Amino acid sequence: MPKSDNINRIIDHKLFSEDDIHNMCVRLGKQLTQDYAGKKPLVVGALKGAIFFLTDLTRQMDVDEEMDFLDVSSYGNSMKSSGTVKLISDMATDVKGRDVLIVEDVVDTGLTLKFMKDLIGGRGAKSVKCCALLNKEVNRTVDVDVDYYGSKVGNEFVVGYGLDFMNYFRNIPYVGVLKPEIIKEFNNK
Ligand SMILES: O=P(O)(O)OC[C@H]1O[C@H](OP(=O)(O)OP(=O)(O)O)[C@H](O)[C@@H]1O
Ligand code: HPA
Ligand SMILES: [Mg+2]
Repeated sequence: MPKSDNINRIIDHKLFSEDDIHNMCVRLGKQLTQDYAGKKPLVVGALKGAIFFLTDLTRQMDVDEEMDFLDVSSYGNSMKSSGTVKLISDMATDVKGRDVLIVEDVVDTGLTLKFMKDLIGGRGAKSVKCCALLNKEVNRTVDVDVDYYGSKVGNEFVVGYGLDFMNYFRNIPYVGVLKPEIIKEFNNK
């Protein structure tokens, strides 16, 4: 865990504490346990942002699940979506006939989720749903359902708990907003 004086240098304010996140995982885990009862879902984590949420969420799900990962990227080192989603690395599992649950850290414009839902749906999955920690609905540019989410979030760039800025700060244990001077500092490097 990063030292708190280092986090204080970086984070302007906390949006969701470790307890808030834990409570979201418990609530969502219960709901998913009910909704996937008797099924053997394939949980697909969207690398890299979803790693922490996926590990906490799945441990709250009492279902026989399988796990795989898609590495997709559309932001690179920017705070704005490039508008195109790149498939960096595909998953190995055959999704044909499977109930697939995509796990995401945040759905923002919706482009990444739509890309993954279309890809998996096009390969013949029986169902494709998404559970995201955060739903930045106000910024949506495409029509895509976020079937389950921990919380809505406003139009601000968030970091921590898997969410990055220029690939940094994923290991901050909670979700917060960066100080503007840190953004400037990193952009000038
Ligand atoms: O709804 P959207 O506007 O598409 O944005 C959401 C996506 O963007 C981020 O991923 P990013 O491309 O930064 O890759 P990463 O997960 O490896 O950080 C985030 O983790 C989501 O996957
Ligand atoms: O707010 C965000 N933070 C980090 N990564 C993101 N990708 C889309 N939106 C965000
Ligand atoms: Mg991502």
